[in-house]
Amino acid sequence: MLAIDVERLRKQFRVQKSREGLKGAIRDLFQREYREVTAVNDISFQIPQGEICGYIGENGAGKSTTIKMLTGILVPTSGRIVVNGYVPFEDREKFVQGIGVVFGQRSQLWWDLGVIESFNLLRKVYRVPERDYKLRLDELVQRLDLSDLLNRPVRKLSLGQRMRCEIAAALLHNPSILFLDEPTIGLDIVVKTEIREFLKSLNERFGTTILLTTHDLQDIEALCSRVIMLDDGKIIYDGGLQRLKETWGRGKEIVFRFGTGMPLGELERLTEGLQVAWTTDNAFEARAALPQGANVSETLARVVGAVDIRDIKIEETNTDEIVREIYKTGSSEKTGAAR
Ligand SMILES: Nc1ncnc2c1ncn2[C@@H]1O[C@H](COP(=O)(O)OP(=O)(O)OP(=O)(O)O)[C@@H](O)[C@H]1O
Repeated sequence: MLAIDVERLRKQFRVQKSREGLKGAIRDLFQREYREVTAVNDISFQIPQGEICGYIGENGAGKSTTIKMLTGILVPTSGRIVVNGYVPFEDREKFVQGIGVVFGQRSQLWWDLGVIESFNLLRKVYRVPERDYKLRLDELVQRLDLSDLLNRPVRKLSLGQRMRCEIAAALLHNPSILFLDEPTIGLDIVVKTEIREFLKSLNERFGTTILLTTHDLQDIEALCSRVIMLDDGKIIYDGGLQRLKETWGRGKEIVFRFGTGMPLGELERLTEGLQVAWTTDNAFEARAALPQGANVSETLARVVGAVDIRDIKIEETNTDEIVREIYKTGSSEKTGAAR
């Protein structure tokens, strides 16, 4: 069964226009003008159970709006959504039993209560049987290292501590799908890594389907086998991370440091026929840019065989650069990468 099935999903918002100047403001008082904003523009995708999928895009691309529709908070303007076999905004009560949601910027815990009291309340909201709850809580406390936090009020937790509690809270009722909106935002690298590892093991052990939005491409690298990229309400890429890199990555760059000065012309001659583009700032350092599929080892062999080398570094294009590259190239080439 599919965990998420979305077909031509659309969400438009009606926003008030403001006219300019005093005259405009007065006219606005009597007759408002509206315009339509299309936040999500007829998107379709399917996510099978057990997949971890990254949902990425620039600010305002429509990620949060999609998540809100998938979790039943917003009603779509048109299109079809089925999540876990339910239409989210119609079958709310049954539907929420099967999903967990974490919004990085908003808390589902009660600010002044102790963490454990919040958890107990959530148990009641989700009607989790006492025995299941105990087992699950013990496991989450252990895996997310929460034992010292349980009796503290939520408002006294650090962001990282709170996020670990939020994730536990979202999983107390054992949902089969977890939605995460910016789960690592503002966290330090240690906590980020812990959270990534936890999510990965959750997916491996229970087959939990995970859809996460993030601006942190390390999250994607660490977790996602699939990426859906949104731009201006439309899907511009849907596929594997590897293919994303192959299609849009600019290949590799090898940085050489030389023991004796090397003129650019000499380097170019050495690597003739190998599609290598050389750049250099000074005679003792040069960068060789190789497109995808170029022969890295042959390039290395030719240079190392002929030149006195002090240091070599191979740099691969990272996902951040790839995403920027896609935005830059615009829509004309986007169809080539879309599924
Ligand atoms: N309630 C609303 N009323 C009017 N416009 C809205 C509303 N919610 C979102 N929008 C608009 O819809 C578009 C998509 O917003 P959305 O929050 O889904 O983007 P996002 O990809 O989640 O961005 P971010 O990364 O900044 O969170 C934006 O142009 C936004 O201004």
